[in-house]
Amino acid sequence: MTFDLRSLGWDPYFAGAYAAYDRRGRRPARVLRVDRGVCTVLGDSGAARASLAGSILAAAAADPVVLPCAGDWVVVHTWPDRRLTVESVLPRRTAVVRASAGAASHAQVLAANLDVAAVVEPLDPEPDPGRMERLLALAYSSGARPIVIATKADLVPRPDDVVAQLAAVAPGVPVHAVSARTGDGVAQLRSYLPEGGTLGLLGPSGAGKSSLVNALAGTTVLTTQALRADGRGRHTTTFRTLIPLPGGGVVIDTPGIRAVGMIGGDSVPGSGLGGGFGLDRAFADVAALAARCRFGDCRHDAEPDCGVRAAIEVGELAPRRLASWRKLMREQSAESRRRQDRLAAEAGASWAWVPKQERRGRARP
Ligand SMILES: Nc1nc2c(ncn2[C@@H]2O[C@H](COP(=O)(O)OP(=O)(O)OP(=O)(O)O)[C@@H](O)[C@H]2O)c(=O)[nH]1
Ligand SMILES: [Zn+2]
Repeated sequence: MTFDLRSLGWDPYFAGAYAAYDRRGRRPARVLRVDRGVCTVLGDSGAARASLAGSILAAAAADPVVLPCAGDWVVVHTWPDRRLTVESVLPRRTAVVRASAGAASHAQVLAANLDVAAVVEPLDPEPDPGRMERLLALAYSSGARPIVIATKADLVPRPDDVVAQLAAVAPGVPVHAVSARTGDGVAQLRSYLPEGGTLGLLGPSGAGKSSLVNALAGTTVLTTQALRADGRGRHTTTFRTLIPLPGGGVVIDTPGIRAVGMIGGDSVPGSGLGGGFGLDRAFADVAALAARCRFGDCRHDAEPDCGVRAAIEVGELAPRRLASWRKLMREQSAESRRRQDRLAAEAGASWAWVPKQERRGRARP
């Protein structure tokens, strides 16, 4: 089977980046999934498995963000014995990056090169606004266009009412109610999947992401599993997976996101996108009200003439919006501090390798 790379999202942006790597034995391909360091990639001659080149592994030791993930465009090297290695990851246009768990404060890429980042929230059991706000900030900071997909619409009597409530925690973001079971609303999502377009699904485990992918594909490409009554053993989609759809466009299903740490700094290096950018966009209502505050750096706490608190008093803004914004801001600043500490510690550690005589006269980084 041969694939037209353009139907997978290949375009002049990636072709331009690839030109620097274009040599004998090299081909571009898109990463479908990554399994314990082995990538399944799809190129113009079909799908294949490729291991990671030593240069990528070495770079990943310092910063795991450089590891390929689903959606990445990579340079694949075919060796004379026909083995394949992923040699380079082409610059990402967008990336969903979360702070990984643990004290080291490294970031982790969940999916790359999305055009649309969908926050997937089930209508049943009740949607969780706090989770949606967090995922929306993540979606915005990826650089992709955010939307909300409210799943399992068949399980609630008046999905439109709930959608209206969800719209309040997602200002300016389209909210679509869908049912994978009945197919309602699925056709409308196709407008986000033009030829070569990439739609990523971000949501908790059990939100119905795999079912939605199957509904979009019109066939069963992912296995879904009924939730166990005790709520355990529900992690079915273990690896982030990119699925090319028959009608053009690709979907990336990420595994159920249990904890998404906010990151500070840039999520797509050099892009200016990042945690702060995402929070400002996801809380555009708070940001707009903040323009009325007397102080530019108002924390909407005890400052006089605070536009945000005034809006809450007259019922213009729900108090929980300010509380959510505060919580995510705090988390993001804490992460930024941890990251700064880590970078400082790493700079100190690498300094130790520089011979003494060379250190003299060199400014510390
Ligand atoms: N009634 C109804 N049930 C649905 C719908 N979509 C999914 N489900 C059910 O919800 C459960 C979870 O669906 P999945 O598609 O596996 O959820 P997921 O988000 O992929 O979950 P992970 O793979 O754990 O990330 C399954 O029992 C599905 O049958 C829907 O539209 N209506
Ligand atoms: Zn204020």
